[in-house]
Amino acid sequence: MTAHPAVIGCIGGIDTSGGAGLARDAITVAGLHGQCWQVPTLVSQQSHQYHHATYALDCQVLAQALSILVDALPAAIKLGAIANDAQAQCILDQLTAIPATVPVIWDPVQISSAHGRLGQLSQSLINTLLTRCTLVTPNLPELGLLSGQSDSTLALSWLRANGPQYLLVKGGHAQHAQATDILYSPAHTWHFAGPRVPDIDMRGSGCITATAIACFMAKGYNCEDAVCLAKAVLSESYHTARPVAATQALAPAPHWPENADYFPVTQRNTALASSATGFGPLDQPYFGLYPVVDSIDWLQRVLAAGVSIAQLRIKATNPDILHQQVHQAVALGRKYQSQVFINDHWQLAIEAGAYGVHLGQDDLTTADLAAIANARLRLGVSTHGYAELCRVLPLMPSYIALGHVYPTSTKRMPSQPQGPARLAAYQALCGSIPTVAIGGIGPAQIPSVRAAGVHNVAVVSAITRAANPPAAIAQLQEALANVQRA
Ligand SMILES: Cc1ncc(COP(=O)(O)OP(=O)(O)O)c(N)n1
Ligand SMILES: Cc1nc(C(=O)O)sc1CCOP(=O)(O)O
Ligand SMILES: [Mg+2]
Repeated sequence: MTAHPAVIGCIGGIDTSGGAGLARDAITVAGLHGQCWQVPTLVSQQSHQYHHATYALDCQVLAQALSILVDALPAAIKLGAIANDAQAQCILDQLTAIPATVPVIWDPVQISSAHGRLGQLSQSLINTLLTRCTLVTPNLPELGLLSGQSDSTLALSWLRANGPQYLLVKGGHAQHAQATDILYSPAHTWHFAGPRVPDIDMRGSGCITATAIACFMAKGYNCEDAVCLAKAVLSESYHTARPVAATQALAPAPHWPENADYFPVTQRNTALASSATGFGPLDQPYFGLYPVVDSIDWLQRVLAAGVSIAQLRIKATNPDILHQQVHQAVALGRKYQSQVFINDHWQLAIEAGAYGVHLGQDDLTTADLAAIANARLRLGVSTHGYAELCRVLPLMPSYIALGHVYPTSTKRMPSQPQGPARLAAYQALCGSIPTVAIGGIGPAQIPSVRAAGVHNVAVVSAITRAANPPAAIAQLQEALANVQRA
């Protein structure tokens, strides 16, 4: 029996042409394996090119229809066009009946893509509605309408100060070669860039984006990963849309995004320095067991057990001792002819002539990637989801770590465990770049990691907290050999 699809609640306008609004929302939800209910706020009489009239639903009828909120509690809500203040207040009142944890994604459309006005909200109702939203997704003109500021810099700072936790400013209206959407989150500013498809005026692109984000958040993706996936959906929609009128095009129903060509290139806060020379390839791209250890003593023990790759991961220590340990690690790697990576300390790794360095997402911002590439060191990087993965794929690192797959007690993780299904999806996006799974992996998890298409596993506690570490290494090697044979 298959799991129940996630329920998305869609509240917005009916576009009589079917290009946008609730019809587009329903097509999007169905394509992304969800199920939706729909509550209309208005009927917008329009063709693909022309908007004729808007008829707002009576608030009493709207309130009645919104009782579906408790009858079929949604996993996420997508809000679209709202005709007037009374409707906005009615929606707000009804939303109090459901847990505050249900994400609300508002596409604040007030002008349709067939060029007609759908609604008019006062600043005070906009402000109140924003307090119940998790994410609001204005394009550049809507940024001004939402904030009441015509200057886009002022509009942006107003929305960041007064808006919801997440703000996605869509760049579709800007005339650049890349269509870049910018997500302002509490921790970071993410850029999602995809090639602009020239000469296509696709109907319902805002509906597709916000509804797809709602679908992905309903399935438990965090906001940046949901936006990344939605951008891939939108990009594929643009590439497969068919003309329906003079300049207008309609996208087919989307499907779950898997094609790497449609995923955006992401940037977190600042652009990463791209390296002219690239990073050295691994000598053994199928390296199997990858112990990650925190001392020279442990490194010696795992290398003596015959692993072809290992990592020295030392967090806090005196700089002189660290210097000595990194040099010792490099010497041990040479002695055992093993690929020894140094975690974090990239300057020391370059100085000591290490085989490679492993960097996390935060380290990537501060490390001199060109210096690492020029020194011909290999580079391994950590990722924890789509947005981070799309940030590092253009670097073509020597390997990409996909974590954390299962719950781990070795490190306090800010993200949720990914699980083997997501692991398979990330693996597919990595193409020819070697990958390694990390987080909560022992012999019992190796078959599902391999079934996800990942050949290599990085482990900490399965070795360092084992009662008999040499036996644990042998057991892990045996489990890997069994799945490679199968
Ligand atoms: C193989 C591998 N994968 C992931 C990590 C984690 O690296 P990072 O995100 O930099 O976190 P710290 O290890 O520095 O805490 C890793 N070390 N190795
Ligand atoms: C150091 C580390 N990095 C992770 C990531 O996901 O980036 S998970 C992790 C800890 C892995 O330890 P164990 O094998 O004991 O679960
Ligand atoms: Mg690190």
